[in-house]
Amino acid sequence: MTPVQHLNALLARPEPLLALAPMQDVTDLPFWRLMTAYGGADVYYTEYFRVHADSKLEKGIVPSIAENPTGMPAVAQMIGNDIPSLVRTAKELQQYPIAAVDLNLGCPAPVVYKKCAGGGLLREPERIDAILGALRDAVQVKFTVKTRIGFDDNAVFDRLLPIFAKHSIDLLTVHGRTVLEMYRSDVHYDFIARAVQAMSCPVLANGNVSSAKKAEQILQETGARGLMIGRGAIRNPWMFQQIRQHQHGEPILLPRGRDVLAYIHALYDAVTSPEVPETLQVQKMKKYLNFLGLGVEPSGAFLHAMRRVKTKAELFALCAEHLDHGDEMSLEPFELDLQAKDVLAGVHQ
Ligand SMILES: Cc1cc2nc3c(=O)[nH]c(=O)nc-3n(C[C@H](O)[C@H](O)[C@H](O)COP(=O)(O)O)c2cc1C
Repeated sequence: MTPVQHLNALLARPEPLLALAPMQDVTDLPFWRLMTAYGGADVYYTEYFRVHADSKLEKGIVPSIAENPTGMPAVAQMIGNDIPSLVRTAKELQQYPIAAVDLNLGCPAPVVYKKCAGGGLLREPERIDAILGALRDAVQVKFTVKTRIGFDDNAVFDRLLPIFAKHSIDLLTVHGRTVLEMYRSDVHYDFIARAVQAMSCPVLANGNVSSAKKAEQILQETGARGLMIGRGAIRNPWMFQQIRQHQHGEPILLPRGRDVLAYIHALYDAVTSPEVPETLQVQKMKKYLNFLGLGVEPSGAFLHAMRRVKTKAELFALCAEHLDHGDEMSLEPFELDLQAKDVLAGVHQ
């Protein structure tokens, strides 16, 4: 079975399709492998490949599509606006066993959108029209788009949907926020529902899928064919499995504090390498723990202390202090008092 056939088979089932979101510097091959061990997504999106006139496929991301260890279809995401370069890159990506090439129309990092790529393109629907037309011709595997609902104003969404439909994209993921809403506003699920109505292709709902219960609510509210999950999967790698259990009416697996502690150890082993200095290994773990910490305890004490640890020993002593217990983990993240620019809000370069 080819990756495209595999994705088609997954879409032919009655169950919602569960995708692991692309997250730069997070969802690399070792992270994919770890997610798979915890039950795993149905489909895995790469971090974005940056595309411009001189770009080459980024060496750090290629292993995800060359060696995809998940046993499930991989989707390779691109970000850029230069049509010849996007076409060239789409062809290069299709040398690998991927199910789809995806175009990013949502990245809110100013360094990206100021160059009119990612979310910046949502200010120029005509340019999106031209890009999609060229890519549709160049992509023989599935061609998919991941979009937000506008740049500063969601009124543009009604202009975007006919453009997506015109180019017969094979799947659309909608993160139900504008670019300027970044990561912390409410998610406009009603806009995702509008996309479901307007598009003949499957639509995945994205944004704040925080638990199996919330997943069910979002599916009902939007009518989406599936869900894309990002930060929630870092915090709770069991979530894909829990959603499947909930959908089947089975009891949900309830991890305990010690299971979360074991996950943090497994994450450390997966995403750090012994040849890298320990301070950098700890730095890297903090990136994940910023998200994971939202599920550890409600006062913010774990996050505060975590940001100050320097060594591996300090890090794991802190984790053990909070998690070496048999109580069930909270299924929803705690509401912590965060700054708009806090890294937990998902700010990335
Ligand atoms: C650290 C981080 C990196 C991200 N990198 C990407 C990316 O490379 N491509 C992309 O389309 N979205 C990226 N996103 C956005 C996510 O894919 C997703 O749309 C967003 O986090 C909302 O989903 P969630 O609430 O389930 O996290 C990133 C988000 C975060 C937090």
